[in-house]
Amino acid sequence: MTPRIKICGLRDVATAQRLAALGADAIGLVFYEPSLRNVSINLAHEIAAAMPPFVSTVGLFVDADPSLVEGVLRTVPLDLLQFHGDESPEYCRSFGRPYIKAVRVKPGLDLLEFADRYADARGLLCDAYSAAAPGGTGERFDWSLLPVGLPLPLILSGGLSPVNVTEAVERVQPWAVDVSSGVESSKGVKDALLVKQFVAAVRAARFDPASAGL
Ligand SMILES: O=C(O)c1ccccc1NCC(=O)[C@H](O)[C@H](O)COP(=O)(O)O
Repeated sequence: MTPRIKICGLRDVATAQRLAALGADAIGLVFYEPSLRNVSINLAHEIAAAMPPFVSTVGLFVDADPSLVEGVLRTVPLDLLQFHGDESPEYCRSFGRPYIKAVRVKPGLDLLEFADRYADARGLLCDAYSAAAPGGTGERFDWSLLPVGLPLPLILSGGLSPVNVTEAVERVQPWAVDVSSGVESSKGVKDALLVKQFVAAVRAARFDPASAGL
């Protein structure tokens, strides 16, 4: 067994299907207008409906008005919500759906306390902090800031690529990895070869499920 792989920021059906065939366990759809990877509800529905069984569709939101999340949920068959902004635990659980909480890691942040606040989340997605954008920046963070004993499954994110993901998995032993920029040929355009290399690099890593708290 190796860490689960989520690829974020899909924008068309054919690419999403290709990535699923290449080994993605989950795809992420961005519902955040300022992002180049933003998708409409109709397009998201087409992509989610085209996913084969056992490949999850994750909907990503950043401090969204609840009406946006509710509108998406009415139309798009999402398996999981991903909250990537400063959403409170109460907000995250208010939709009655399984969710993961993203946190932008920087020195001084108490991740154990953060994880305790979101105890009902299905996982904690640790991403790089950037003043420029809330995510999808291609920047990595200092993995030594991750504490031992996180009470939630850890999804490692931020600046991962085919080049560094083996080292990342071996050092951090996360439940899952999440990538966007590192498998793109240009901003917002996923590259099948890079995805293939990324999946192979994750699978080549020494991974002990017991270390991932499983
Ligand atoms: O992808 C975006 O454009 C985005 C915009 C705003 C918030 C989050 C966003 N993406 C979140 C993701 O899940 C990315 O995969 C994650 O931040 C890692 O991105 P990258 O460093 O580019 O691999």
